[in-house]
Amino acid sequence: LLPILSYPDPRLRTIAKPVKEVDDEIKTLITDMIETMYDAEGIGLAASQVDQHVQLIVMDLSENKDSPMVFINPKVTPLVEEKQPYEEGCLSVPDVYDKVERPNKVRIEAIDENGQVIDKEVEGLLAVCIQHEMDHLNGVIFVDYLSRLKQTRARDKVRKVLKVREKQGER
Ligand SMILES: O=C(O)C[C@@H](Cc1ccccc1)[C@H](O)SCc1ccccc1
Ligand SMILES: [Zn+2]
Repeated sequence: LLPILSYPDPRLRTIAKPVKEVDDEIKTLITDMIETMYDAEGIGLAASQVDQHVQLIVMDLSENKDSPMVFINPKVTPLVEEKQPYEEGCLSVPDVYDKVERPNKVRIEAIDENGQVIDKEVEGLLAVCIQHEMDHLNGVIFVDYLSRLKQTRARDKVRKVLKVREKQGER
């Protein structure tokens, strides 16, 4: 399992670099990120969150948690002007949930773990999640869209959750 950075860790603000070659190191990182995502009960995870600053996202929106998706060097283009609110959470900001408005339909261009081109239009939760993960690769966290007051509350909440986890000796 890989340790997940917690807000407001400045490393989460690092801009991820493109992946040059899908070599064994990247393939190992992909496997480790998928395992870490499942363990943390997330439906998405960006490499930035595990302090690996490359343009790599893993996601799994399936019921049985058995169909992970891998996006390398992803590019996301909104397909609609109108934005919709969605109650977002983040593995790097545990126990904080709040509404964020995003375009509900986007085009994803990327390559997968086999170097195959991905070019598809998605909407709904998949569109929300890929935009949330893309933000991570650009050093943006969903709390950045909230008010200053909510950002302060989020910082306090994360501090408390991390203390409890330390006591439980979790992970
Ligand atoms: O990037 C992350 O931290 C994982 C995020 C992905 C996500 C954020 C907002 C909306 C959808 C997905 C979440 O922690 S995964 C937990 C979760 C699961 C179902 C719905 C919302 C959040
Ligand atoms: Zn997140």
